[in-house]
Amino acid sequence: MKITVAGTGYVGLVNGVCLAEMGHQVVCIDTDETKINTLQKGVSPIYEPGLEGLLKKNRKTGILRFTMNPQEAYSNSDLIFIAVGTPENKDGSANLDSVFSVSYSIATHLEKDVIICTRSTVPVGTNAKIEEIILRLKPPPVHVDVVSLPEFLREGSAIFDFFNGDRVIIGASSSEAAEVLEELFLPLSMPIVKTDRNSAEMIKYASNAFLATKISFINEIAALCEKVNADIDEVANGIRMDGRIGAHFLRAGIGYGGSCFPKDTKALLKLAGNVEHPFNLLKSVIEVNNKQHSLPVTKAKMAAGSLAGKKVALLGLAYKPDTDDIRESASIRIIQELLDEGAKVVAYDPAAIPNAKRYFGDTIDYTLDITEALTDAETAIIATDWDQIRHLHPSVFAAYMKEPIIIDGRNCFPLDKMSVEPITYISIGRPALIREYSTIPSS
Ligand SMILES: NC(=O)c1ccc[n+]([C@@H]2O[C@H](COP(=O)([O-])OP(=O)(O)OC[C@H]3O[C@@H](n4cnc5c(N)ncnc54)[C@H](O)[C@@H]3O)[C@@H](O)[C@H]2O)c1
Ligand SMILES: O=c1ccn([C@@H]2O[C@H](COP(=O)(O)OP(=O)(O)O[C@H]3O[C@H](CO)[C@@H](O)[C@H](O)[C@H]3O)[C@@H](O)[C@H]2O)c(=O)[nH]1
Repeated sequence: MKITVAGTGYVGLVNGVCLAEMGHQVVCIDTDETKINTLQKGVSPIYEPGLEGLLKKNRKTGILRFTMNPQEAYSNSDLIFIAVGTPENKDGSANLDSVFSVSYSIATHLEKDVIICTRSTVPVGTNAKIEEIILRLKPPPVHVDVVSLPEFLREGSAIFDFFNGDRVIIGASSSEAAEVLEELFLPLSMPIVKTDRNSAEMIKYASNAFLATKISFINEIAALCEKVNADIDEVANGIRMDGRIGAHFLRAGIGYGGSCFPKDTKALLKLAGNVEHPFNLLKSVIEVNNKQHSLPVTKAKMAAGSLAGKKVALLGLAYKPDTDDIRESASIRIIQELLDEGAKVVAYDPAAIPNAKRYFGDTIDYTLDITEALTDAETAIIATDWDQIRHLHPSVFAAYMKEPIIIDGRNCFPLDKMSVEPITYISIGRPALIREYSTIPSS
């Protein structure tokens, strides 16, 4: 099939590359000239494992192309995937400007019948609005179907998720359009659910909100564990064995970040407010997560006293491992709070430094070498569970730091291994290992 993907961000680029890998003729369009120039050279503008290899391979054969020209992209396709951003408005609602602007552009360039699939995460009713715009502006003989096709990939494992997802949700008002998409995804052998458009749109928000709820729930249990001297790792292990609860999303830590959970939970809350439903549970999930982002600096101050003038090593900038994405990363709040305390911050991250530099400029230092970050630091804060951090030998902290205080926001190390080291080690929801240092005033 001839497929156009509008938007070459984390979702659009992964979809474009993977659809080409499946053998479809794909053209990806974006309004960002720098991105398109980079992609036309076979270089991925984002860090995503496996992406650049598939991009290079499929671009070389000509099956995958990149353009800024809407005529080239929209006039002659069988399917158009909308994968533009839906960021957060100031009031928490989803900003649909890009979705609507791409819809206008599609409508005014159509020359043949087409199915338009919305991959972007959009509030219930948005696909109906897209359809309204397109039907109003399209040339009369052209037939258009608009389908909700929510995307469930995770950054860091996006290629794997595209080919091995848990399900494909097809929200269509036409059974013919649904069948075309069912056929498209058939080779991937995933369960396919055909439903109405509103339900498909809600499935996406409900999935993200449910996962966010699990995280905030386990983080609240972790806070209780700290107060009653229990260990959240033991507790999570015990509860995840109950198949009704499920094994995943029970890792306590400094909260969820990224370009999805924070904005999608707020957009769902806003949607609930619009229909006068007070979604108090979701409101609490968001509040708990906000509190989690501030835990590392609160804990660091409790252990170290003042942080003013002290070197703090921040290990991890990305909101999760295997991505360069720092959108809504807990590390953003941590850095802001550390700077407010007058600390000197040296941040390590294997992929996200370029994005962090755009955000923080030279207000902090950056390094690709963990030991350089740790050298002579008084405090280390672990914000991302990159393998490079999790696989550090526990002795590395005492070897490089001054009177080490480690605040582990992702519970990367087993307590028994850290307890034999000459360090203070404070994690989330587990007993703190405190070592008395002569220079730190007791509070
Ligand atoms: N990032 C994820 O892991 C993920 C997963 C599932 C769903 N989603 C959803 O998918 C959507 C896209 O997310 P993302 O992270 O890929 O966003 P992104 O910000 O990385 O990329 C969006 C791209 O769209 C381009 N764009 C904007 N207006 C355009 C237009 N009129 N025509 C063509 N291109 C245009 C931008 O230049 C940008 O490159 C969002 O709705 C998001 O909630 C994201
Ligand atoms: O037990 C857990 C699991 C995750 N997280 C945090 O939650 C955030 C999100 O993690 P994850 O879901 O793995 O990453 P995303 O790439 O943001 O993917 C989510 O958001 C996407 C965008 O909507 C969806 O497509 C995916 O299905 C959904 O998992 C990260 O900050 C993680 O550190 C925890 O704190 N504890």
